[in-house]
Amino acid sequence: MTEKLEKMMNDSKAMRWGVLTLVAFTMLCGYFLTDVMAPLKPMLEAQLLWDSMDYGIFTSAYGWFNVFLLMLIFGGIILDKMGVRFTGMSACILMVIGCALKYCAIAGHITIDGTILGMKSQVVLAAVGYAIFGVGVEIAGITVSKIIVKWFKGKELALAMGLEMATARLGTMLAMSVTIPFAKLFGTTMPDGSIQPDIPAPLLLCLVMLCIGAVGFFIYTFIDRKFDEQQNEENMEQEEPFRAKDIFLVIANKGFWLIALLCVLFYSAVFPFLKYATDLMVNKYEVDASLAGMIPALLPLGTLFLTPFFGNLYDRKGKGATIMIIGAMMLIAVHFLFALPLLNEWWFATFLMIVLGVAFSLVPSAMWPSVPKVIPEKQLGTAYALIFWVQNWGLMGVPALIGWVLNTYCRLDGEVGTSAYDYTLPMYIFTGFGVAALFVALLLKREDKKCGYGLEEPNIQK
Ligand SMILES: NCCCC[C@H](N)C(=O)NCC(=O)O
Repeated sequence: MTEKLEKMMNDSKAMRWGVLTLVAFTMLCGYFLTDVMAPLKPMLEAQLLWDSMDYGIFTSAYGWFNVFLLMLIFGGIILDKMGVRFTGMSACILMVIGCALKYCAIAGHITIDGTILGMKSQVVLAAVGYAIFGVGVEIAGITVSKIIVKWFKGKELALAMGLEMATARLGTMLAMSVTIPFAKLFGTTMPDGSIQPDIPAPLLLCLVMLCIGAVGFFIYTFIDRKFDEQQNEENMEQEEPFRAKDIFLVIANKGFWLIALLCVLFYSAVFPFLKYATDLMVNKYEVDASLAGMIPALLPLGTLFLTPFFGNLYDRKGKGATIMIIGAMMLIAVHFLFALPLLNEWWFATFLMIVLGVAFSLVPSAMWPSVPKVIPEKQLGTAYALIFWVQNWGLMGVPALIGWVLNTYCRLDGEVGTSAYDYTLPMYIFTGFGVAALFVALLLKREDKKCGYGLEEPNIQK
């Protein structure tokens, strides 16, 4: 017994980091598809005759089912009731189905004549695929968070979460940097010698990767079963079963709401921004469309190293609430400088993107590992799901808002099918989200002092 207690599966470094590698790879594949359309925006307008509103609607579809059908909340409850194996595999299957539909719509393998509810049918079909995928990738996200808590609690929790996010962001980086070259590789050479990119090709690549990611998660389910058996054998304290009243306990917690609010405000200024960042580079900084994705790709690149770095710092030194405040301040500065009519040079945009990468490392590295300090473990699935649900309002609403603002107020030439926009107003909107996020981060620090969540304390128990 003593011998066994000393060596649980998660006591083995190789085992717990190996588990992390498997599940983080699944998330990498999910993040790749999430952002793969962003660098293609100018091509969608030129080849498929989409406009910014079409793109905004399509992008907002990510949150449709999560928000309106409460899929994320059901996902969280299913996660707490059925466990990580069933929920994670279901999420992987949803991601694959959603991606397949999106690919078929964009490639023209499935077509419906005319419009649906006044929208181009291709946009609607692709959007429905993206909405199904959105359910899958979000539920996969909460499942993976719970898996990390299961394996790393009392150990390098924030570092592990940071590394998982860093790996996932590698997917975003690939989406930004590889998409256009890949689409060109399979493109058509035009009579004037130029290459017309093949828009569906990167989506097909995502589909293949998602299938591989699902296999990775399938392998994890066997390891997870063994770990559960070992915990049962050891008579380790078992989690109490989930009860419906747990939802009320979570939403009655003020700390939970502050984290959820910070999450929606901060992420509304980052992920939706990324969807338009390539277009911003083309329109404001006059970067060539085929290279413009490289600058936003720097954002996830920076987070690769910095999220685990700040996570490790939080594990060892604490200061979680302060880290979130600094991140929100940097976010405001960057978006404000993007909005101002100064230094319209590619190098300045690159510099701002790198700083945004630092901000985007600081806040997530402290925010996600702070949730288990505010919410008990048995309610964690529900808590993460509720936070993601609140966040999805932003991930859904903000891209549509920005698409509408661009189409209505920012067109420079007044023509549909061309991409000439003034991004000043959208960038002020993103700055506004940053200001609100800072305000909430300050409230969170005050609440932490009052309630003693321990957000400023290290995670590693000595
Ligand atoms: N581009 C993927 C969006 C995933 C959103 C997810 N709800 C989330 O916030 N994950 C944590 C993160 O920082 O990526």
